[in-house]
Amino acid sequence: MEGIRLIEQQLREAAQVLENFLNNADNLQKIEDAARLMASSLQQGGKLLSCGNGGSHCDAMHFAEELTGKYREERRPLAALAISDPSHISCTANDYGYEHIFSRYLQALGRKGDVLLAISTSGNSGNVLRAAELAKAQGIAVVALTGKEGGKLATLADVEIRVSHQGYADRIQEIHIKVIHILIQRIEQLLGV
Ligand SMILES: O=C(CO)[C@@H](O)[C@H](O)[C@H](O)[C@H](O)COP(=O)(O)O
Ligand SMILES: [Zn+2]
Repeated sequence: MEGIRLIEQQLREAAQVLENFLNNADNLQKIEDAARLMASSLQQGGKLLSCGNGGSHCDAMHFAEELTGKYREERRPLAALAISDPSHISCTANDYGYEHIFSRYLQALGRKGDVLLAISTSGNSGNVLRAAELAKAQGIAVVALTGKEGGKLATLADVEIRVSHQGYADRIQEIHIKVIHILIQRIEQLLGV
């Protein structure tokens, strides 16, 4: 019974966080703005780069693989890359510091007109912040998926999509992945692919 109680309570909390996010109409418009920014970059020969730590690293990879690989229906592959090469990460962390792992990769491969999807539930992870700063300096637009109060990342983003949940990161990430799937669907629609 203890187990069932925990399971039900977790699912109810997740449903409530989704409901709160959905009830803020600004959030829907921000997802639309982000999708348009991304589709327009792809249309003009740009690419989508993504980064995050821990679960958000997985989300960054999930986003990119569904664009280069497949989401729901057959279509051409779309240009997206998660910053996740372990040899790059171990070298850069070892030689320059963990804060530089994403920004250095962006320096190497980011081009004006690309879009960075920066994911951080606290909005305060140093390596994600550096990536956002470098992106801006290079003419790369920043779409941020954040949580809580948005952190410093909120101030660096062109479009910030925030899950204003004060609890644990997992609840925030559960909405992030929904946003990611909707972004992909809307990008496909905008591109007509
Ligand atoms: O997935 C989870 C928690 O759900 C963790 O791995 C979590 O992503 C890590 O603690 C991250 O380092 C948190 O970073 P951030 O979201 O604050 O940028
Ligand atoms: Zn998926």
